[in-house]
Amino acid sequence: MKKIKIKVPATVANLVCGFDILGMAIHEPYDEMELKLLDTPEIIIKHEDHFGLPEDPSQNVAGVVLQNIQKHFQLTQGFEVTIRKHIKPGSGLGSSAASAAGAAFGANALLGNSLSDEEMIHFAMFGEELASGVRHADNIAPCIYGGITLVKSSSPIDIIPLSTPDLFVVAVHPQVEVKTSDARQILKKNVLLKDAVEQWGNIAGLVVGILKNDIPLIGRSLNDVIIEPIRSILIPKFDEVKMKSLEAGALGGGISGSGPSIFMLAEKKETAEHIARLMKSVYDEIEIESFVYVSKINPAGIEIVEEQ
Ligand SMILES: Nc1ncnc2c1ncn2[C@@H]1O[C@H](COP(=O)(O)OP(=O)(O)OP(=O)(O)O)[C@@H](O)[C@H]1O
Ligand SMILES: N[C@@H](CCO)C(=O)O
Repeated sequence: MKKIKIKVPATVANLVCGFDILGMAIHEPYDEMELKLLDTPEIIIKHEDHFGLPEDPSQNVAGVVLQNIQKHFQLTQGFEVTIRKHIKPGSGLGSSAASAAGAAFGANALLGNSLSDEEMIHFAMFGEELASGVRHADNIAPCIYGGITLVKSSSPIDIIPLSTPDLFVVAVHPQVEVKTSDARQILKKNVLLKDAVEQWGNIAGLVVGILKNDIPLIGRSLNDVIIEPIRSILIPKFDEVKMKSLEAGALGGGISGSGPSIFMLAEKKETAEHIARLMKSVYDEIEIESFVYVSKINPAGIEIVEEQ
């Protein structure tokens, strides 16, 4: 095979209480990527979108992933990657992870599928390191595995795929940029033991709720006493969006990844669509443009569209 076209989904990292360890893939939005194997060793990055992302491979997350694969396997071949990005960079919807995971997945397919899922995650994390300064796998893992994943450990890589509850996901992306690197820098380095105990209870409750498909347990576990109180100040109208969504019947939700997107889970489509309208109206009132996605959890992750 010389060429592959893939659809790479957006992801919601943290799932409120599981900072750096929980994440889920969603159906909308998604990036389109095409990777070609070259006979010569260059790595060429092309963007068919308007985000102005770097095309220098060492500055693009897809590029650094491919450089690391090339170096590790001492390849004489190179790659050409064309990215049509729909997941806005800095949105908190896993834009950098999509390019990183897509590059690892595409290269693996072009090289005969010799990498394990863990190896793809290993290489994709070089992209996250470029974007945020940290090798975290909570966006990459659900992109590659699909559904909801638990990063039991990122060194050594130990990923536990959980199940996929039949829930709607509503995400609003207000057009303010929050870089993951900045949103990490403001976090406290130490936490109080009483807060850690509460957070452990929420994470355990959420994982059990997902595995047992216990929807009320999922809802009452979606609480974050450590990260959200600090990061939410970076997101205009966060408290109002959350309060109105919960009043409208959301199971729960919070900051998507490092923000500024906010996500909510809902059992019914009508509830999800109502929450979407409420979210948009909050930002319309203060004249901040926003995009709203009503989606579902994506059990498949990256999808192959065409291979030659
Ligand atoms: N191919 C790429 N796709 C997206 N971002 C890229 C890419 N290459 C380099 N970047 C850089 O990565 C940064 C965006 O990553 P960041 O992690 O901040 O946002 P995000 O992926 O939307 O957020 P989150 O990880 O919270 O979901 C920007 O500085 C952008 O220039
Ligand atoms: N877990 C990461 C996800 C964002 O990429 C964070 O919250 O910083």
